[in-house]
This record gives sequence, C-alpha cells and structure tokens, in this order.
Amino acid sequence: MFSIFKRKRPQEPAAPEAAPAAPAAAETPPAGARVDAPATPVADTPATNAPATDASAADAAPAMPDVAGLQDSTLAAPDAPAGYVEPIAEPDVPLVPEVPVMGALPVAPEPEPVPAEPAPADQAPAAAAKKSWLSRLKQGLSRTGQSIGGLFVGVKVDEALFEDLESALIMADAGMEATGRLIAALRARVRKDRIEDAGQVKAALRDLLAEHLAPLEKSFPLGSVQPLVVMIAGVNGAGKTTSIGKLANTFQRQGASVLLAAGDTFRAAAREQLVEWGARNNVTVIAQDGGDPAAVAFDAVNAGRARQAGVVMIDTAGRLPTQLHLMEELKKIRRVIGKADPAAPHEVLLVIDGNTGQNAIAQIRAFDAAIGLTGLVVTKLDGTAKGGTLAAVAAGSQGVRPIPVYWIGVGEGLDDLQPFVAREFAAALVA
Ligand SMILES: Nc1nc2c(ncn2[C@@H]2O[C@H](COP(=O)(O)OP(=O)(O)OP(=O)(O)O)[C@@H](O)[C@H]2O)c(=O)[nH]1
Repeated sequence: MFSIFKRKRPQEPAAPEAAPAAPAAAETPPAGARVDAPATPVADTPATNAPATDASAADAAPAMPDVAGLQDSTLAAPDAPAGYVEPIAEPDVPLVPEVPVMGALPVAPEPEPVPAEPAPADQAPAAAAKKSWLSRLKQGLSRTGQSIGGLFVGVKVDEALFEDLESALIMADAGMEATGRLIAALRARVRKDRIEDAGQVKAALRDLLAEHLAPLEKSFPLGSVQPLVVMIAGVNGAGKTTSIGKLANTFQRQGASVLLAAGDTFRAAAREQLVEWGARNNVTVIAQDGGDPAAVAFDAVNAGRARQAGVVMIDTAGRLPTQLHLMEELKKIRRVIGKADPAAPHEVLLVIDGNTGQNAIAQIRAFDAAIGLTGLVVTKLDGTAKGGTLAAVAAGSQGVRPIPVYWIGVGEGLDDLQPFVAREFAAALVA
C-alpha cells in the first residue's frame, strides 16, 4: 500500500534515496522554517525541464524536492508576506510525462480494486445505510421541509395555497427566479391535470422541483483521465478538507489510487488534518510547512503522474471572495497546475456550506469567475440548511452558472458525502 509522508521523522536519515543533485536534502532546515528561492532545481529531473536560470519557472516548480524536502519543508517559499503571493510569469516548462520526478518516493502498489456492485449479501446493509443518510438529509432540511410540506395539510387548493407556497420557497433560499418558475409550472400542472387534492399538489411540486434540479445532477468523471487532477476551493470552514478525506475514501473503494496535496499552507491544522487522514487511510499526502501552495500543487500533479495515481486532489486554504489577493493566489495555483499538466485541473470544485443561504450564490459567482468551476460540493445539509439554494443555482439566479452538484454532505462520518440525486433532494425538501 502507499507509504505516508509524515512530516517529522527525525530518527530517519534526511533523504536516504535522495537524488545526488539535490543539495536541499542535505541542507534541510528545521521543520517549519521558511526557505527562500529554490537553491537548485533538481538537475537530473527531466520532468520539469525548468531552466535553472528561469526564475519564474523556478517559482512555479521549486526544484521537485525529494521526499525529505517535501516532508521537512524544503520546498521553496517565496519570500513574501504571509497570505500574499507574487504573481508569476507563466513558466515555459516543456513536460515529459511519466518520469519519476519524485524519484525518492517509494512506489506503492495499486490498492485492491473493490467490486463496484456489492455482493447480494451486502445489499441489505447498503440499503439501510442509504435510508439512514436520506433520513438525515430529510431531517436536516426539515425546517424548510416542514414549512413547505406542512402547507398542504388540511387545506384547499386555492390561491392562498399558491401564495403561501411562494413565500415558503423564498424563505427556503430558492430565490425569486426559481420560485417564480416553480409556482408558474405548478399552477399550469394543477390546471392541466385538474388537481383538487392538496396532497397531489404536493406530489406535483416534488416532481417539478426534481425536474428543475435535474440539470445539476452529474456523475463525477472518475477514471476519465489518469490522473484526474481535482482542485478544491471554498471559504473558511466550508468543509473542504473533510470532504477531501471522504472523497479519497470513496475513490479508493471504487478502485482508484489517490494522492492528496495539502495546499492549505497557511493553516497548520488543515495540513495536519490531511496528513493524519492520509496516514490512517494509506493515502500519500504531499505537504510542506508554510510556503507556496502553488508549488505543493505542482509537485502533487507531477508525483501523481509519476506514480500513475488515479486521482490527485489538491486542497486549498479557505478564503473569502472579498480577499482579492487570496483570490489572485487561487488563480495562480490553477495556472501552475496547468504547467505540470496542460489539461489540468480537470475538475475545479467549490465546497459550499449548506447553511450559507443566498450568499452561496455570490460565492459561486466569485469563485467561478476566478478559477472556472466545474462542480459543487454542498456540505452540512444535516444541520440548519434550508436547501433551497440549489434551486436558485439551477435557475441561474443572479447570473450564476448552473454548475453541477457532484456531492452533498449530510454528516461528519466517512460515508456522509453522497452523490447529489435531484429526485432524492426534492423529496427531502418537500417532505
Ligand atoms: N455536520 C456536518 N459537519 C460537516 C460536514 N462537512 C464538514 N463538516 C464539519 O465542518 C467543519 C469544518 O470542516 P473542514 O473540512 O475543516 O473545513 P475547511 O473548509 O477545510 O476549513 P478551512 O481549512 O478552515 O477553510 C469540521 O468540523 C467538519 O467536521 C457535513 O456534511 N455535516
């Protein structure tokens, strides 16, 4: 199985298998120390081909350090104030794929593929697990669910019902566009089908909501390329690192080998969280103390290619869209990933806290403008989330693109990140 990079292993030699041309390994500073510009790009590392004199390339590709370098923070950190990263010129880095750029990395065997379909004997527990997370989703959305679903109890199908429904959808953060569309479609359905029973109106609303949300449903393209490079962003505390851990577990169970990059170089706890998670689950984590998150991402993509990983997931530090310098940094990370693999990142995910309400729309717009999102992960729908925000996204509310929702989070457990299924979500929202 995979070996894990623990950041501090003082009892071990600094770089037992380090490439001879990597003086950084010999001069490894104490963990946590910042290191200025990369001393020497690893000369015999053809994958980067970064000319030593090309400062910008060195910035993007800080010397492909050896294992010790990665674990003990010898990756180059630009000498800039914390939180600010100099924009870099685009390095002209011809790439040679499949070269063991992380020559000192022990190459781990692929994990045992797990059959996609559970054996018949496993089907009962699987069904029970599904029921349990669906009920958690229902429970989580129950504030909204009760206020929407509760409207249909003991009432006539009349104008007052439509008005109450309209208010309830707006209160649930569905936004004006989605609410307007849904109510208009519901009125038309009630007229066309001559529905007179409130319970049937409720069922019709559930159907219409499912149809409305369906364009957001998309399965994640695991296995479409190797490695599939996934960049993950979001505001502070949205659930990025936790979701990466859960996804890594899911992907492993689907037979894909996973490599993680601890690109949150600002918050030590986030890095520790990911490294620890990797250690528990036999997943390699590329990490360094402090420094340039773009460099970590660059190394991770190269390591992923060298190791023929199925997925490389790159965590990034939480940031608000209003922190413009941090949004610039995010753009840089995306650009530098593209230096390691011009087709990458293949997926750019935004993790959103489901409790965020309408502000989620502003977040999606800002992150999409900065890094071009390909998918959303909506967490904490087991909490006080009102859930209507996804209807607003599907409606393109306030100019947002209807970006697919790959997963929804319904708890803190490993199995609590589930693929988004429009019909299930609609049923939970209009329970
Ligand atoms: N109830 C619940 N809690 C969740 C869910 N997803 C994440 N969390 C919790 O949310 C908290 C923040 O999660 P993190 O993964 O650390 O968030 P982050 O976005 O990486 O945080 P920063 O690195 O600070 O930006 C943790 O306590 C998680 O356990 C979920 O779906 N449901």
